[in-house]
Amino acid sequence: MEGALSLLIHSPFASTNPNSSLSNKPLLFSPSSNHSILLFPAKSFNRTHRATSMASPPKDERKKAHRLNAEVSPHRAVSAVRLLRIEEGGAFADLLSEKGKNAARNEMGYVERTLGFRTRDLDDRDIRLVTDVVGGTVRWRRYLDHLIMSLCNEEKMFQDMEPLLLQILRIGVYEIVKLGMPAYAVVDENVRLAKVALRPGAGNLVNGILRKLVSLKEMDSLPLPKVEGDDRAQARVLATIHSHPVWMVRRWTKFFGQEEAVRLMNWNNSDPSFCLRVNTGKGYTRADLVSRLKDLKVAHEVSMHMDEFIHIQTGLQVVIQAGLLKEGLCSVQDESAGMVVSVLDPQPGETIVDCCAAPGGKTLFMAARLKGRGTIFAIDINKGRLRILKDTAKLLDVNGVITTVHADLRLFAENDMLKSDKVLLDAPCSGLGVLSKRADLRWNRRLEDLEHLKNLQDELLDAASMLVKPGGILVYSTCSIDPEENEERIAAFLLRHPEFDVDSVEGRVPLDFVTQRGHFFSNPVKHCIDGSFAARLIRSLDHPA
Ligand SMILES: C[S@@+](CC[C@H](N)C(=O)[O-])C[C@H]1O[C@@H](n2cnc3c(N)ncnc32)[C@H](O)[C@@H]1O
Repeated sequence: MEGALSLLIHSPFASTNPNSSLSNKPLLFSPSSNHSILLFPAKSFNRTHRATSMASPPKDERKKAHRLNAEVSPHRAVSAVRLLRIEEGGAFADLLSEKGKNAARNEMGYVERTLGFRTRDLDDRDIRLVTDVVGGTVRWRRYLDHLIMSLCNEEKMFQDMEPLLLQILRIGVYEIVKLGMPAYAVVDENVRLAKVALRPGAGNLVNGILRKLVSLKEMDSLPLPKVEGDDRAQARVLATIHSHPVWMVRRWTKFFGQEEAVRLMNWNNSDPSFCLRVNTGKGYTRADLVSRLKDLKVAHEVSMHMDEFIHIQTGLQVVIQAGLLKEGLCSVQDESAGMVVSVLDPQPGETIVDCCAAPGGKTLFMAARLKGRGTIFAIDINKGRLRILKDTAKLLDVNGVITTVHADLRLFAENDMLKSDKVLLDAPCSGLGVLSKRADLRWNRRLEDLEHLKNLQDELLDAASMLVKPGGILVYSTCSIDPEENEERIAAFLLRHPEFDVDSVEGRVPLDFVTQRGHFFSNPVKHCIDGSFAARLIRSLDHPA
């Protein structure tokens, strides 16, 4: 059932490497990444090779039982090791909670082997802290590194810093500057961790840097660069202050203007909120979910836009631990993903092809809307992710209307005679609309990815269009806010395919989400949900498929 659980908490996100099975790893607060992580934008920042040696202890080390150190703060020790793992390319995953006790034991064993001592077990508060500290430290990394580098006596000292020491410093700086935790306690705790995990000299260095930081913070004079100079220089400064890659800042400034780009970065840096979708396919109603949330004392708000959805700002962990996902009562799904399904508007009895279906967030919602009548062919190139879809469909009792197909859509469309009423292409994309939930994604993405993705999106659109019957509907969607992955792909498609026209989404989603061209677009800054896009196209009746 682990796979099912991971799907339920998944906010669908693009995969550029569809064959990777890493993407199946279940996550608690963010979808998994199947990309290697490029942590530092600049070459001189790359210390992955040293992180690897730190985080992968030699084989004989693994057998040793290590002494307990009850003095070291467990959430910091676990956070530091988890950050090392992320830096060396591990999935941005909260392994502690979602797989139960075994995963927690495994992770604590890993921490022990990496640090050379044991900490006491984590309690619930520690687990929450690990999640906050790791997510925040990853998100704010560029900004934290700027502060640390400014406080080092010389740049080389920063560049040569060993990976574990750097993680401990990042944690300390994040806790002081962003979490506002009691400064001197943070200094003491991180100094102790550095001394025990590394050596006394490392503790002294942490002490020196963090104390300097505390006094600068108290004087309200943290070393921050000024936004000045030409566009490029301003983008670099904004990228540091708001902790994003420079290329994203430049791109968003070009498309949306500097003010909007800053608002977007603020949104990406804010704590993510989540939506639950009640599983009507199993006969549950939103009232059932509301009543369970009340029992669990989880603050919630019903969606104004979609009958099946409920917002929760905090408390996702409580929902998971109470078993609401495992029972099949609800899934974690953003309202923006729900609205894409509304754009397609599945009706009982229809034949639908979901071209890039796994891990199934939208397939399962569409299946619930079919009310037991009709068929969804759920195609995906990734077998592992497709298996998750299958398992979850069973859990949610909607498997009767779903047929999974493991295939490359491009080959499938060429060889198959299937012509259906409606086709959804939820394309692999940059995921730039979901950066608030995906703390690590901003560092994984490169500008060059966009070119590759755009080509793939065009090819998949061409293939998907072959499966639409005359008079049928094709919906193209992404979880990106980038115009080149969205409107531009549709405009290019319409030039290649005069047999398709735009069918406005007006009336299918609230007016506030309808663009001038009749597409659906959710803007994270404006709508406070994930950014996503969908275009609804209709195939003319007189063009045979
Ligand atoms: C954005 S994700 C889909 C998310 C899914 N619709 C959901 O709501 O959960 C994109 C999917 O496209 C799949 N994919 C990528 N290239 C593909 C291809 N050539 N044929 C079929 N699937 C492909 C990936 O494996 C990935 O699961």
